[in-house]
Amino acid sequence: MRLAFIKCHGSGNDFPLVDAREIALDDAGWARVARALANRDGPVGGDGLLLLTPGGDGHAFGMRMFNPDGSEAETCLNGLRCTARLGFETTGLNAAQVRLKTSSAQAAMAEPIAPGVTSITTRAGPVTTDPGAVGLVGLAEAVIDAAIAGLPSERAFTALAIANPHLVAFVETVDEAELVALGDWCEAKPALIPNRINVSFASAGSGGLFVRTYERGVGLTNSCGSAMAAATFAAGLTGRIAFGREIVVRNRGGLVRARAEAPAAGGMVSVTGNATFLYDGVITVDPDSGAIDDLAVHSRRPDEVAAWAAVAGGA
Ligand SMILES: N[C@@H](CCC[C@H](N)C(=O)O)C(=O)O
Repeated sequence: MRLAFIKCHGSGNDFPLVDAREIALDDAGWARVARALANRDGPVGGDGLLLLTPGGDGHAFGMRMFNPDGSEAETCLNGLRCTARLGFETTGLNAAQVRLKTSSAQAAMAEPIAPGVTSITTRAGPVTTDPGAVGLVGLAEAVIDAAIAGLPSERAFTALAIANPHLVAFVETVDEAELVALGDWCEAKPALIPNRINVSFASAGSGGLFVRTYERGVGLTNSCGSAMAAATFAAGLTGRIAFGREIVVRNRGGLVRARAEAPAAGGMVSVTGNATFLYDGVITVDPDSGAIDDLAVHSRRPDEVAAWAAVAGGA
């Protein structure tokens, strides 16, 4: 099949994005397409594959997200901004309820976070610390700023889901080698976390947070939107940053603004950030084998790239 896509990024978390509303392909086929298109050694590359999907049941449209290993995630909040932008461009809306794999989220066009940067606010949740929802096996109690027996780390973690699962540890300094070792351990589907989990180290400062994430199904990425949302909520739960306060969350790819509501106020998290389109492409994909060929790139968007570079350079 000839597949049209947009190469996009949210905070440096980059993806091929496909308008899949009229494409009939089963889940195994999309998983093969994700592995092929997101392959960093291939002609496109990315931190996963985003699909704009049909809405229904009060949703204007939907989003599905496949990691580069072909697994499907419950959500992807950097990707949601990009998918919502395409949804808005194709429907003429500027705000919508978006159907996700296991939940739904709000998305709305926002004031640009910097000149020339198309920006979107998403509101997702409620966040839960239920160990079952997080996928921690054998734990009855929520893990909030506590060591986890059986995890090869003595750090204090907060375990939460939004709807995808996250472990967040607050650290003085982010040690990437330590993060990668722990992320790799989680990727091996240990009995404690058989569904695997996204792992983040976050440092809190006066202006907000810096978050570095080892993503499930990916590895280290420039940023992870759901991890930034989870870290903001965890900072509220642990008293590091007041619930209800909008903060800046920095990452390797740039920054977003985030605000977590207290559990009693609903437990939702709002994130405002960029939805940058880099170029449009068309590629031939064999969904049975995952073979790809004949990439044609058109409609490069140098103005958007430059506008984001000014933000990321100063982050
Ligand atoms: N990068 C995403 C999260 C993508 C899914 C994640 N790897 C998972 O498997 O849960 C984001 O911006 O939220």
